[in-house]
Amino acid sequence: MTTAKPISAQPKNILEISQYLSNFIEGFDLSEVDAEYPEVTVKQMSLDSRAIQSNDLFIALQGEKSHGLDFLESVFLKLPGLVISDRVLTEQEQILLDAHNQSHNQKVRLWVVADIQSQLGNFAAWFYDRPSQKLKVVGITGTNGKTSTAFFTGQLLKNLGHKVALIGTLGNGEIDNLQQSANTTPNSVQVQRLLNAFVEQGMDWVVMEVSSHALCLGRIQGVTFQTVALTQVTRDHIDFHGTEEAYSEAKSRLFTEYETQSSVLNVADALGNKLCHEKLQKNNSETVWCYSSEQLKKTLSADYKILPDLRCDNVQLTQQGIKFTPVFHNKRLADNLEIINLALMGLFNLENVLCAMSILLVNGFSWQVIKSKLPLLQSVAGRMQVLGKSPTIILDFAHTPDALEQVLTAVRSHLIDGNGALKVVFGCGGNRDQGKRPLMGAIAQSLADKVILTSDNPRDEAPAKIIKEIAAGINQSDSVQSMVDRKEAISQVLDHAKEQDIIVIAGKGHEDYQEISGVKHPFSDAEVVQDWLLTKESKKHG
Ligand SMILES: CC(=O)N[C@H]1[C@@H](OP(=O)(O)OP(=O)(O)OC[C@H]2O[C@@H](n3ccc(=O)[nH]c3=O)[C@H](O)[C@@H]2O)O[C@H](CO)[C@@H](O)[C@@H]1O[C@H](C)C(=O)N[C@@H](C)C(=O)N[C@H](CCC(=O)O)C(=O)O
Ligand SMILES: Nc1ncnc2c1ncn2[C@@H]1O[C@H](COP(=O)(O)OP(=O)(O)OP(=O)(O)O)[C@@H](O)[C@H]1O
Ligand SMILES: N[C@H](CCC[C@H](N)C(=O)O)C(=O)O
Repeated sequence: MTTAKPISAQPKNILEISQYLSNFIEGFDLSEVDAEYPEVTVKQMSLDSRAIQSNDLFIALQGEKSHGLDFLESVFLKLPGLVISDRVLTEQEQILLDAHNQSHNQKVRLWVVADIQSQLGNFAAWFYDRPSQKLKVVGITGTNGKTSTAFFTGQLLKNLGHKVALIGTLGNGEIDNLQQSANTTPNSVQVQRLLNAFVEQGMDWVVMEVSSHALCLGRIQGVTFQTVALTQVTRDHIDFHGTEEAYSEAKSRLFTEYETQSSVLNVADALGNKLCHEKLQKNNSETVWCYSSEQLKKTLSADYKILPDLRCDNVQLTQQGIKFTPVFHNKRLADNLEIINLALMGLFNLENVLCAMSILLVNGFSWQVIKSKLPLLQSVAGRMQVLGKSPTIILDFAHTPDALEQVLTAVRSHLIDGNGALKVVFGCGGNRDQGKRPLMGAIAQSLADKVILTSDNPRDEAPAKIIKEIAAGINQSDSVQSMVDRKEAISQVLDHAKEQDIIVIAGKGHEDYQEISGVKHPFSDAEVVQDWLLTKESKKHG
């Protein structure tokens, strides 16, 4: 018997919207809304004037750079069904509204709801008939590993016959057809709108990355989760959160403030371990599943004392990938001497795969069905992506101290003894955590034989200044070179590479731009490498 797919949201009329607001949002006075409610049906909701169409609801909010009301003129031209603003109109804006309403049959209704921002996710969830309750939504947070784990989870579910959508850094949509977006986790209206579209498209599962910004800014308010998962927490985004404690606290909110059936936690991570202890003590109806890629002895040390539901033994890194034996609740299964082969590079990817496996196991998928799909897992674009051999060229999105350390450590173990050198090209993003810069410089120096410092989205900062701040963490200047132009830096290191060398190009991964002073200029590390490989090939034949 097949179960009927849930239906997507019913459009709301203006009367229903005003009733919702007067019941749930402080400061919204129904009596201030004009007495006549024409039968205008509002179709979609958006915070972005560019996404508005006829009869949509435009929510105008204060942002960092502008206010939604700055785009009022273009919004009016699209004949919106309703505009809601978090502030009263200026005199000029009121003149615009009056002029529009005098010259058009379809009047634009504009309501001021000062507190709309604080309840926006709940409002959007109501507007779209709570789409997360019609889907199985998995939320993944952590400093590194969100995208990789989301893809591995999505690939496993898809290969087991499910329809899967992703929301994350690489885009939103069905797993093989992602549409790029500006944020890892979109704003709260966009999240609910996407979830509703996924219901319409007949998706079963949605795997979404939840950034720390999203948790602080309420972008996932109104989402009911099937499972929430934590990869690992290390230093990042101090520019936004202020301190490492505040950053870690933001991440923990996914596990303390949202409704979920189950939590999947990395017990080898300090925050994962703390949350695991807290949740097991509370003993509520939620299922808690712990995993770890660490040795059992370490996991059972004084600090940890939690027996992971899933861990691994016999881990080996080979040129083809990673081998391991899974261990469940400290017991191997009868046929559990088996070795699982992953065609993935880097030990941290084993941790990501354990997290993805845990998400499926906690949702009742059997080990027997999961294991047949593990060898099919593919690496994620720009994450430990091998672009060339002789020299080996690896593209990776490592842009935090921990990620850079993990990647260089993992790659080092692939260097053939005594031959070849490990060279790394990287920079640090402008307008982002300045404190990580010297830390990344020191890590690169200690793990690579040659370090080439360059630009990585300088944004509003001077690239040379960022490079200087990274170099402050390096005390041996002879193994370090600086080159502001990223293309030149990559080409130079490749030109001088020997066949046995491994070149790691870190920080930008899949990105196809270089962001300078608010403009995203087309740029791709992968393209620079492909061009270099083509030139090398044609020289060989020419
Ligand atoms: C600091 C921050 O989070 N900024 C987000 C914010 O931008 P903003 O406040 O500057 O908005 P604004 O440009 O001033 O515009 C104000 C309002 O006018 C609207 N607008 C704007 C232009 C227009 O033509 N029409 C229009 O209606 C905007 O939709 C907005 O509602 O609202 C935008 C629309 O929702 C977001 O895209 C933008 O994220 C920017 C791109 C960003 O870089 N954010 C980073 C810090 C971030 O959130 N990163 C995390 C990932 C972290 C991780 O990897 O772990 C993420 O989840 O992406
Ligand atoms: N489990 C992990 N532990 C440590 N480092 C990791 C882990 N997984 C991935 N990395 C490193 O972090 C980089 C980013 O990985 P990924 O895109 O999966 O993380 P993310 O959390 O989505 O990052 P972002 O939030 O910045 O998009 C990888 O290119 C790799 O260098
Ligand atoms: N989601 C991260 C990605 C950083 C990627 C790196 N290339 C940079 O620009 O710093 C951020 O926006 O901080």
